[in-house]
Amino acid sequence: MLINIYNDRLCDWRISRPGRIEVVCGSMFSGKTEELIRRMKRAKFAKQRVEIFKPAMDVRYSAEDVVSHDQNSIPSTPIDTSSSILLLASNIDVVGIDEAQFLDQGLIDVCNQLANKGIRVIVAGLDMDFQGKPFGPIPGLCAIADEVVKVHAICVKCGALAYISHRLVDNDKRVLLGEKQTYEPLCRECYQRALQEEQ
Ligand SMILES: Nc1ncnc2c1ncn2[C@@H]1O[C@H](COP(=O)(O)OP(=O)(O)O)[C@@H](O)[C@H]1O
Ligand SMILES: Cc1cn([C@H]2C[C@H](O)[C@@H](COP(=O)(O)O)O2)c(=O)[nH]c1=O
Ligand SMILES: [Zn+2]
Repeated sequence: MLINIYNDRLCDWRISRPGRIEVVCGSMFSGKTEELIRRMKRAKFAKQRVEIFKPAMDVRYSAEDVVSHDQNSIPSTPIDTSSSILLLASNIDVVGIDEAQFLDQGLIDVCNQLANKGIRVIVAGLDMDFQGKPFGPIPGLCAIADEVVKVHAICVKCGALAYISHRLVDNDKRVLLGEKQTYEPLCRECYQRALQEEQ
């Protein structure tokens, strides 16, 4: 009897496909991409139809795949604008978006539209740029999300939880693709000290 009630509810859940927005944000090396890949792979195990998008400009490890710093990967569709997601996500249960900080502000409305249609949307991206300023559509997405998870890297100077990606090269452009040669995750104290030393 109990099992039947449980199965009925499970079926209801599958049929109604409750839409929601989940945001995974934090600094570089905090595990955002790994968490996105983990959630998308679990959705695939549950036989859900998944599609992962990433900004086409992010060609760091691969032009096509979403790849973590530990080389975990999952196939993705590169896009130039957020509106492409609406066109490409028909008949999909779960939409994943990586490096969302590089997409336009329209992404907020796109995610809302998808969730309102019953789609589960999982967005991963940097909460702040190298100067500590909120990055692209991520803050707006946090505001409308059903769930926000802030993940943390380890500060490479002191071993505390990092909160920001410190840029190691002299370049003021907001967008600068890079890895460990270009950025290091730091805690608040070590970041302040690093800025003072740079002056
Ligand atoms: N300082 C660090 N703190 C935590 N993880 C690190 C650090 N440096 C390298 N890593 C590696 O980065 C991985 C996370 O990679 P990834 O999911 O691509 O992060 P993100 O997408 O947030 O940049 C960790 O599992 C770890 O192996
Ligand atoms: C802080 C910061 C980062 N970037 C770039 C550097 C990387 O190419 C990506 C972040 O990748 P990750 O998966 O989160 O490690 O963003 C940038 O362009 N500007 C910045 O301020
Ligand atoms: Zn520190």
